[in-house]
Amino acid sequence: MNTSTPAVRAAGLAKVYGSGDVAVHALRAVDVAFAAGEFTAIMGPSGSGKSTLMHLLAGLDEPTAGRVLLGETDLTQLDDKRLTLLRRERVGFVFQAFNLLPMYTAEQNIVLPCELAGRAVDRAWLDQLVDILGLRERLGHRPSELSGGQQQRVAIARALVTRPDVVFADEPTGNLDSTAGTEVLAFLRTCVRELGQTVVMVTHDPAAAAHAQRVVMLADGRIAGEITDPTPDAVLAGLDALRTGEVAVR
Ligand SMILES: Nc1ncnc2c1ncn2[C@@H]1O[C@H](COP(=O)(O)OP(=O)(O)OP(=O)(O)O)[C@@H](O)[C@H]1O
Repeated sequence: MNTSTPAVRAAGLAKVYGSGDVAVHALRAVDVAFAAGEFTAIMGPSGSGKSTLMHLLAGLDEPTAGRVLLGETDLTQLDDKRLTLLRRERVGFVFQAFNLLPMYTAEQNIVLPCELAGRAVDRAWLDQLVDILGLRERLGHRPSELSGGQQQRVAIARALVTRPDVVFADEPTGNLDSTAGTEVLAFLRTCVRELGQTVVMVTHDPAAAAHAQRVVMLADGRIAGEITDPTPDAVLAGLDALRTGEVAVR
C-alpha cells in the first residue's frame, strides 16, 4: 500500500440541503485527509455536519461542490452504477443498529458482501478476522443468539471481509452498554493495528473517540481542529472549546 496517498480525502467539499431561504449549509469547503491504516474519529456538536461528511466520503450522497478521493479515484466523477460497485468493493460500513440478517448465521452474515459482489471468500483472511474478533465459537449462531457486542463484532467482520480501502463506522457503540462498547472499540482498534485497516468513525462519545488515533472536530460545517493520540479528557476539552467559541483545537 502506498502510505503517502491518503485512503480517503475531501477537497473543498461543500453540501447544501435545500435552496433559497431554507438552504442549510451542512458542509462548507472542507479539506481533510484520512491516512491509510489509521483509526480516526469525527466529532462535533449536533448538526455540525458529521453524518453529512461521512455520507459524502462513502459515496452515499453527492456533494454540492468539491471532490472526494478514495485513493486515486474521484467519487464525484462516477455515475451511480460505478459508485454502487465502488461502495460494494472498496468501502465497508458498520452501523449503530448492527443491521444483521436475522435468519442467517454469523458466518453467513459475514460473507454476505462477498456473495453480493460475486467474489470468492478469502478463507485465510476470514480466519484472521474471526480470530481477531473472537468469533470462532459463534459462527453458527444467529444474531438473536448473540449479545449486542458480539453482533457488532460480526458486523465489523462483515465490513472487513472484502478488505475495503476504508471502513466507515456510524456510532458503532450507540446501541451497546459501556462495557460492550469499550470491547467493540478495542476490537476495531486491533483490526487497524494488526490488519492495517483504515477506519473512520462518527461518534458523540468522547470515551469512544479516545480509542481512535486521531480526532477530527467539526463545527458548523467546517473543520474546527484535530487531536492526535486523544485522551477522553482532551476530547472533552476540545468539545468545550468548540461550545465556548474558541476556534481551533490542537
Ligand atoms: N436531508 C437533509 N435535508 C435538509 N437538511 C439536512 C439533511 N440532512 C442533514 N441536514 C442538516 O444539515 C446539518 C448537518 O447535519 P448532519 O446530520 O450532518 O449533522 P451531525 O453532526 O451528524 O448531527 P448529529 O450529531 O445530530 O447526528 C444539520 O443542520 C441538519 O439539520
